Amino acid sequence: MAEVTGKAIDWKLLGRVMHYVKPYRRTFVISAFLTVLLAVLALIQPMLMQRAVDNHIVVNDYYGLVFIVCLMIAQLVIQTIAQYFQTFMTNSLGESVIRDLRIDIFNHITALRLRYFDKTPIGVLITRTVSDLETIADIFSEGLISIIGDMLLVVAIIICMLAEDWKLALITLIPMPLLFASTYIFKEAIKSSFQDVRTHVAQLNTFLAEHISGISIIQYFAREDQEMRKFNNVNAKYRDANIRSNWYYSIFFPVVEILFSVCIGLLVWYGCKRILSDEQLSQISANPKGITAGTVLMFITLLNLLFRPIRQLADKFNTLQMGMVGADRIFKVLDTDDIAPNNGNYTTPIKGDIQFKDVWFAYNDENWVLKNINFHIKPGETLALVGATGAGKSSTINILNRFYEIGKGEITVDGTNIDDYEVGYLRSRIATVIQDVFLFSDTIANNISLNNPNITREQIVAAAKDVGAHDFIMRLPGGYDYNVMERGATLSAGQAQLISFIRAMVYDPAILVLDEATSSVDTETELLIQAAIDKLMEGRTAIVIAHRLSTIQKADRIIVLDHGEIMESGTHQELLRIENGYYRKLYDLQFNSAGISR
Ligand SMILES: Nc1ncnc2c1ncn2[C@@H]1O[C@H](COP(=O)(O)OP(=O)(O)OP(=O)(O)O)[C@@H](O)[C@H]1O
Repeated sequence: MAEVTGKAIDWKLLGRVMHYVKPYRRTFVISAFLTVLLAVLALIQPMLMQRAVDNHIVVNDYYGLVFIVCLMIAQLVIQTIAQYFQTFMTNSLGESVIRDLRIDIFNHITALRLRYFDKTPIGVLITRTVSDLETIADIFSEGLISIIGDMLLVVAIIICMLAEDWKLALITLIPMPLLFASTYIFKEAIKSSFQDVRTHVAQLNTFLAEHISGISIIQYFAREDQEMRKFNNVNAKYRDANIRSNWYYSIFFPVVEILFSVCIGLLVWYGCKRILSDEQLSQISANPKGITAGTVLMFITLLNLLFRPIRQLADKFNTLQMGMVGADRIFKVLDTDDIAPNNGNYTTPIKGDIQFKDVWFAYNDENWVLKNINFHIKPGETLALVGATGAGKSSTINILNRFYEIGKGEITVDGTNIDDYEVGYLRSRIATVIQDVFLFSDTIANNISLNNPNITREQIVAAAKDVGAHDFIMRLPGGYDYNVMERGATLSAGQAQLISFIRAMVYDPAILVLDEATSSVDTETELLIQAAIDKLMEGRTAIVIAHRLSTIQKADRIIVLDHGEIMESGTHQELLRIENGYYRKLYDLQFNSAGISR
């Protein structure tokens, strides 16, 4: 997790963020200009006030006063318009930058290898792409540009005060070092509490993402109360982190108010004292220059103007710093180079000859999950993988798809090492149907084509007819335009399976990889699924993680895996003949008890 660095601004990181500003250079420059303009405009009001009092009110010059009031109104109008454009532009700049960053991060996440997701909770990635990105938008809307504007304003006010009357300015500003010190202490204190808040947001997101995805498990096992208690705990930590940061605010703001009052007190005391003594002096020496009521009024307005940004400066620095933390986290994801290497460029038509030569594979280090795997399937043949849970069946299909790299050996398709194929092309020729069908909250048609514009509605319907699912789809309200809602919750498991078969069919792959579902469905759907599987496998090389006896019996070859090793290999009849063989035992356990004849 990214740490808040000691530095107020990490320039290198800021440079990377600014890289995203490049396309919006004009907006940035105009925003910066408007910020400076606003600082200058803010100074005009107190000056006009001074002129109004000293030059017109005191001498009863009504028309002069009206003129100043008109100037004040004009200044206010210009300031309001400038403020509108500045707010609008800085916000839209921030939003445009994070939109681009979000595109980059989504693009990058979708290219990452599956093993990255094995280690990274989904909630963390959601936090990166949503709330961490928002903090970057704040760099522009509330951070960088407005800090520059505020600082400019503070410096300009102090210069203005000193130029008007340096003695009055110095006395009025006596509490300033104290103010800067307390601002610094506040900024430091709130920095760590902000980081806590971000950490707990990520935890809350992770918890919610997992629990909403797994809601059915919670309800099946009636774990609502226990999970609620866990949620309360995560929620309370988030609340505590927020309360801690609010607590610092509740101390800081009264301190600033006290210091402001002290400044005003000093100003009134010393200013009025000087007005009186300057009046006496001017009576003696006819000295026209001295402190006037207008000067004191101007100083009061300037002090108000000075304290407003200072009150917010610590906050804005933190906003900037949190934006930096967000940027750091996001760039860490963007810098993750756990992307499947795509060195190969072969896109030659694939017939479907698959060979595993002495293949060894481990997810981590040398904890071999597959050991010395050898097999050869000719185009059009079907290989059934059987074995106990954890034997390595899914891993075999994962490495064929190049989701993970093998440790030793070689996998070839049509005699060419799979690494030499362009990875997207290779995967487009291998249709993989997994047990847990994932459906997006979209129409049936889009779930089948996966929004591939090259797949026409006619092709979708033809594929659906092929696998025998057309009738059931047509019975749904809206047919192919029926919205399946999130994760296909509105379809039965069998129907979702059929959709996934059409998805595979429509891509017309050379190789079919199928993890047969174990969930039982009604007899009618079961028959539909069996027919669909037969249709899918027709004329294609197929590797099936087989659970159905019918599929196993039809396979040209069965490989029995155990603890990542091939224990037996042959046809159904050949394997059954091996006395005390693994397959024989598996068969007796899984199928024969149901009284099915060999
Ligand atoms: N992403 C992963 N990271 C680390 N280890 C994994 C991962 N996926 C699977 N494994 C491990 O690899 C081994 C083989 O798992 P695999 O999923 O290939 O088995 P399987 O035969 O398909 O089992 P099942 O029939 O239960 O799906 C298991 O010991 C499992 O714990």
